Amino acid sequence: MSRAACAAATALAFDLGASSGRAVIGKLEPIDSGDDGDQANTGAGAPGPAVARRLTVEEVHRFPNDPVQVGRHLHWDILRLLHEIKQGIVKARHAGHHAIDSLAIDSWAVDFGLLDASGQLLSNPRHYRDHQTDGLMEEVGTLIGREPLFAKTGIQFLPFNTIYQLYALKKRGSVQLQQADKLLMIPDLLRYFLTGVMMSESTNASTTQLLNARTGEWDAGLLERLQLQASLLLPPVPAGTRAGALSAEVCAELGVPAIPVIAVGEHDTASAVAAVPAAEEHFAYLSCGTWSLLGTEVKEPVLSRQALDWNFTNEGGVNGTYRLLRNIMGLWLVQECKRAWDKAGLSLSFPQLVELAEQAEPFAAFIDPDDAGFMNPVHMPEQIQAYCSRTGQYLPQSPGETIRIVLESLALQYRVVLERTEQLAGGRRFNGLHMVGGGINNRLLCRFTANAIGRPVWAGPAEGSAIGNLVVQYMALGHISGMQEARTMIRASFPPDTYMPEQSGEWEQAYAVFRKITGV
Ligand SMILES: C[C@H](O)[C@H](O)[C@@H](O)C(=O)CO
Repeated sequence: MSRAACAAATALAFDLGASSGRAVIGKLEPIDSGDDGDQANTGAGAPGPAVARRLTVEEVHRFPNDPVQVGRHLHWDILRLLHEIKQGIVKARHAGHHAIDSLAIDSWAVDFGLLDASGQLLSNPRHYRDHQTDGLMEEVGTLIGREPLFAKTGIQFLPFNTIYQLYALKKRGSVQLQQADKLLMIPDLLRYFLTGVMMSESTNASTTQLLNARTGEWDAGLLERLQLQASLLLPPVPAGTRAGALSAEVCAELGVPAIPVIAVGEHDTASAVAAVPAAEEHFAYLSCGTWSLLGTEVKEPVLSRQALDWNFTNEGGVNGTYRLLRNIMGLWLVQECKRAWDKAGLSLSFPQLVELAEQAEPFAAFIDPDDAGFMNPVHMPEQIQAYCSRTGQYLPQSPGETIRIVLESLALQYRVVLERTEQLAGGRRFNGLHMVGGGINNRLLCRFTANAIGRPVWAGPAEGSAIGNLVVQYMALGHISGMQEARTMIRASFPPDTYMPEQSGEWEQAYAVFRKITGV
């Protein structure tokens, strides 16, 4: 398709996070001649070539994604999410976007729905923080061996990976698993509800820990070892595959035309990494939200003993790349503190919490953000106190003290993971760190991160996953030629904020104490 033909290409992105979802309209439009379109200097290399178009985004719908506890188990409210997606389509049109060229969905990873042979969903998908997988990662590790499992899949050991969820179902003789004909990951499932077409998208499929990292196919040996039917899983398709259009039923219900649907980088982190506005070929990123995902893009998976020992992952990326990264507990720690305080009647907004943290004493204590106890504790502030008590440190008393300890510890953990990423990526040194995602609205965290790593942080765009989702749609529609053009266009459209490091001496000392306490 020629550039003239895409005068204003309109796409709709649904980005579902663990606590909220959003519908974002993207418009890819020509920019005035004379404007070179790439004024943003990330400090990370020479500016890219002039771009002829600019992307603008507009959030047309935002909705909560509240997990639902039923008895002892935690679920996603999948039909509510479908309803909200439909609302998003209707609202986009009410906002004046009548000609939508395509739409796509991305979400968190690892969770799935099971469908019977007639295509009916058999039960509500479980939430990855449900306790059904407690202890099973170790059991599967013994059954298969951690080394062979990592050698095959290249995926990090997280207790909630799809493989352990399936093992849990198998172990308890789940009737649903016995009846299941197909497994669809969350965005695949929602896309199927909209289109009637079943497809398995590869970036998200990689997070199951069942995909072979070298072949990009489901690992038949692993499935057999776990006695899982290979026919449950559909052959993975690359991000950017056209995946049908809204079904006749959905069009009739919503009163909309058959909008084409694309399977983008459906793992939200894959979409976020696609939106990193890097000018340099090799770069480090931090996708910052409920989770912090820090790493780099590589062309081949890194399957070394060191990568296994440091629990790095090689998740599938857009355009056949791999996301060499590590999950860090992220702003979940802050979200859960807030939830505990809200419940106790102490309602403080996120900006208020950050302000209190800014006023609190620096470096009062440190936590290992990735301590297993923080995965899903009953009361996060008490869990943080318990960690500090166990490690002989000061016990934070107030919200401000607690949040300061969390943010400083996250920033220091970013340094650990950044330096390890550099070693795993062949000993290269990154000039700075690109931060994307909603977490960059926490300016204190961006500042602390620049201080902790002793290098610049380039923050933006905050809507990383939605923007990555949009650009892959534009690539599928033929409006953007590839990732280089996409990143140049994103950089021009959403110039990042730069945070320079300061107070380096204090942070160096803090890093030494942090490492001692956390045993890094
Ligand atoms: C389960 C988590 O959602 C996943 O590991 C992480 O990569 C993610 O999707 C962050 O949004």
